[in-house]
Amino acid sequence: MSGPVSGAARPDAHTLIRTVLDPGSWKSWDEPVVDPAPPESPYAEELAAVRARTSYDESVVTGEGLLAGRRVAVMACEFSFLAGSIGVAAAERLVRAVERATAEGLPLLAAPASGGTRMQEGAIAFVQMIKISAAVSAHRAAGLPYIVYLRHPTTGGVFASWGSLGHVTAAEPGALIGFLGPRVFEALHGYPFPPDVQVAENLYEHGLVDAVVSAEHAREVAIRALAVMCAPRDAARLRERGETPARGPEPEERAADVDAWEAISRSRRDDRPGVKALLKLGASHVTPLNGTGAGENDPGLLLALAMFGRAPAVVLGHDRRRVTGRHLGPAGLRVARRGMHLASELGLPLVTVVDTPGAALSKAAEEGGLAGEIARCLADLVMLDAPTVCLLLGEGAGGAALALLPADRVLCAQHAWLSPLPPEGASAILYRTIDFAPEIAKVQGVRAADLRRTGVADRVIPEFPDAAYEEKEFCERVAATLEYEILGLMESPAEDRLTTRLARYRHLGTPG
Ligand SMILES: CC(C)(COP(=O)(O)OP(=O)(O)OC[C@H]1O[C@@H](n2cnc3c(N)ncnc32)[C@H](O)[C@@H]1OP(=O)(O)O)[C@@H](O)C(=O)NCCC(=O)NCCSC(=O)CC(=O)O
Repeated sequence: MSGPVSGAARPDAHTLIRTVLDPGSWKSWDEPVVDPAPPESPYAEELAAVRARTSYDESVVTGEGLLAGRRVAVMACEFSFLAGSIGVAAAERLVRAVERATAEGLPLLAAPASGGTRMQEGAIAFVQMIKISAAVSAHRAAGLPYIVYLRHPTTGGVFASWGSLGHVTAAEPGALIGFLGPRVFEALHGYPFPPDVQVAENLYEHGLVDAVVSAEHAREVAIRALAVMCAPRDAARLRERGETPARGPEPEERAADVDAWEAISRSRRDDRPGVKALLKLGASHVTPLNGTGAGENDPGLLLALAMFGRAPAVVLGHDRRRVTGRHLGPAGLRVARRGMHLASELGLPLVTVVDTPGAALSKAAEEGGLAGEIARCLADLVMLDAPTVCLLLGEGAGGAALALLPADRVLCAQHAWLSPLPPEGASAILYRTIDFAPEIAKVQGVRAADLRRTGVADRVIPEFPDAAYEEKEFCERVAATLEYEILGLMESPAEDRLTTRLARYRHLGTPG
């Protein structure tokens, strides 16, 4: 693991802004500072000295610029100014910028680097965290994207407020990022803080940040993420611009009628394309997100922002090939719920991808709240105000599969299936042996054709003859179908979608 970036290497706020924004596009929003320091106090002298030494009037700069031609608001700390610490004047500047970004409907980029609350101002500075968090929350509640780039070093009340509220969060390689500064910890406790904890790469390991990237790369991350987060949601507008889907879905009559056990066997092939292949071969502008953002991760659940043709989406899906044992734990479902929340807040369509042999069955999974997480996924997803499409892509065993199912539209690949537990398990329950799995699978109605007949699925996506033999064509076919379905859903108002969705699940198995 690399150590913290050196002080000498720290770009100042304006250098960072120049690196990230389009050349020459920066416009400051900053107004003259009203100092809270009593004139001629030691603090006023300190402020005067630091202003004379740096070209900054406060520890933060705010303004707007263009990012690949898109107007964005920016707020950044200047560490050379009292360690980028936040007092009343700095907080006021930040809050005004966030409020202006909200009023003008602009995405907001934040680049903190700070020692936290300004010690010279004490308690009144400390409580500024509240107003900054409130302003950022209002900006997010308006459905506007908030992207954070944590620079070296980010600590204290900055990390614990606007530094940790991003929809997408990246961090500078090697940056010291932590709550209590290590120097302070050592002085308080008499021994050093453990090494390699408060460092960007460790935060990534723990699902606290989405990426560890240089400033140049952070520009690319923000451009890609904003392309999805700011994509037009209005189907009528897309139509006006002539942006209707290039290609409709493949007629499902072309899907061969397959035996249940054959479908299950094919779905389990190691070379069957999964959600990763779908994103690589069928999507564009893919921004992988990492973990819950709250300290948990599960490699079995992939979360990303992506475009399917002209349709923007939050994509979350079982990534079974990345995990030994390939089973999903409660943390994975919490990652999924992060994706649902993101879609809801940004009004982005959500695509869920089901491809799991089942949930993890272990002490850790039980104690981590597996059943509760399945329940909360079901509840969150079925009530989500964003348009939702579920893709049954391969295996669909048990609650971990069901947790991602209840969408507005359910698409099912020809060899995908859905079952309360793997057919071997059903056989063990009924016959105390796994030997009758093929027969059980047949009678349980688990196949794509069965799910279509019973109304669980809306559309079968054919395979010619098996996705594993035509990975690219299959992924493009699936992506085109997703685009078609998402754009279709974007046509109807959220209330209508929810009413239709709830009626659909209310009547499954009991039509009429
Ligand atoms: C951020 C750092 C890791 C950076 O270390 P460096 O070695 O690079 O820099 P440094 O320590 O020499 O700091 C540079 C200068 O900024 C000053 N400085 C640092 N943090 C400050 C702060 N919060 N308020 C006012 N001044 C501050 C230092 O005294 C020093 O001044 P000079 O140059 O004059 O010597 C460290 O400064 C640090 O640990 N700061 C405190 C972090 C922290 O625990 N914050 C919590 C605050 S309470 C809070 O935020 C609320 C909450 O926790 O919820």
